[in-house]
Amino acid sequence: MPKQVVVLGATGSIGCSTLDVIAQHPDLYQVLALTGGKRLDVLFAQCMQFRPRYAALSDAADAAELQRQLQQAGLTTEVVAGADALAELAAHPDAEIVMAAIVGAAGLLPTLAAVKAGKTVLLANKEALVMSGELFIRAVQQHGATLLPIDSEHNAIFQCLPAALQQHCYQSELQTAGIAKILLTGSGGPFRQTPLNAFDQITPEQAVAHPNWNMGKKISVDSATMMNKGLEFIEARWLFNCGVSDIQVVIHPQSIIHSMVQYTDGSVLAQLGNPDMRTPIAHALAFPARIASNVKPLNFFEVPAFTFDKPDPERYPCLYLAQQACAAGQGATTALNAANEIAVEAFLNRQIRFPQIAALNAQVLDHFASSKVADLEEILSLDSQARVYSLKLLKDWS
Ligand SMILES: NC(=O)C1=CN([C@@H]2O[C@H](COP(=O)(O)OP(=O)(O)OC[C@H]3O[C@@H](n4cnc5c(N)ncnc54)[C@H](OP(=O)(O)O)[C@@H]3O)[C@@H](O)[C@H]2O)C=CC1
Ligand SMILES: CC(=O)[C@@H](O)[C@H](O)COP(=O)(O)O
Ligand SMILES: [Mn+2]
Repeated sequence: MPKQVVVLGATGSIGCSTLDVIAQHPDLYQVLALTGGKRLDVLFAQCMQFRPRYAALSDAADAAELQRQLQQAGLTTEVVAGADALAELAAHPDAEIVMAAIVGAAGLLPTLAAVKAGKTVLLANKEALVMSGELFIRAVQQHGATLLPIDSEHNAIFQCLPAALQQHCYQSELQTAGIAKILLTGSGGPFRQTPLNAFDQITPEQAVAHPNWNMGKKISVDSATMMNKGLEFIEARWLFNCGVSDIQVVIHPQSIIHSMVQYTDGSVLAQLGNPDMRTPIAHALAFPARIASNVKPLNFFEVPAFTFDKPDPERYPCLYLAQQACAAGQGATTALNAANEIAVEAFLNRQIRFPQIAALNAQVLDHFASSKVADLEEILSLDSQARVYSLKLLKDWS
């Protein structure tokens, strides 16, 4: 029997790559539900191809329109709307695998719902862990969910862990498995060699043009500031149960090595491949088996020479803010994530300049660095407060 899959964020970059892999294996996977935010036309086309039992959009009027179009096309798909509907689909009794690929804080509640229903959760939505890491991992343990990383670096690290540790990496001691360090690679983004005095003139179009990966706008801007690596640093801290001194960020502009694990005997294990998210998606969908992904095989006679570098704090202040927040605790990472979402949106809307993303993040982190959060309610409340504070700062700046 094919496994029943719910794809949260189906209309986005990860969602589309997931459906591409699923389409290659109709004998193994069947789509139970597809969810989008605003892109009705994309979701309509996906429903026509995969014929899910359920579909969801953010807005009720959009959902009604999609329902009308699907009925007219002869489909019986039930279309629902809103955040609660997403959580219900994520926890649907027939769902076996949930791909969590909504961008940003909006992904937290549906992803947590899948965890609490004990599903196999394929986690792309890194912001969920940044906002709630401790609580999220506790819920995975309490509800017997299976958590598999989709983020290319974390999937690479996972693949480089001993098989025994892969079963419960978020609660094991890395040191007892002979692991000395996690080497988290990052491309350095499109502005790795741009003169610092030209940063004020960077446009949204330039910032979303990642040198190696084709991704959604928010994560592309995060890659340009290296906040993406900062968020991934926090993500790794929770997924692999390690401290800030156990993770080292290494700039690798070619994005062929997706991350590495350094062992105490001197060995370094790496996972390599062409930069295409269908590889980690196929890995996690089929784990522990392997399935084809249609990704172009790596040809070592054609790959560019590998290079490595240390990140420069002046060029990438956001990376260091995230590391600082990670050391400070859950309140700090929740607030930083909220500030960054507001800052990136303001930059994409041309309200602020590129260096002001880091400036806003720094001010908000400074304000909320010692905030404590004990439960989900407090996390959501702090997220809201940090957004209000960020918007106030933006208003003061304009
Ligand atoms: N793209 C990549 O290669 C990688 C992405 N990730 C992570 O995966 C996640 C998704 O990234 P990516 O696919 O690039 O992002 P996209 O912007 O391409 O897609 C985001 C998805 O989330 C949906 N969405 C946005 N806001 C809401 C909301 N409020 N309620 C419900 N759905 C919403 C969008 O719907 P719609 O478009 O219809 O509005 C879309 O389906 C992010 O957390 C990112 O960090 C991690 C590693 C690699
Ligand atoms: C594909 C993926 O996992 C992204 O998170 C990617 O890593 C972004 O590239 P950077 O390394 O430039 O942040
Ligand atoms: Mn990544």
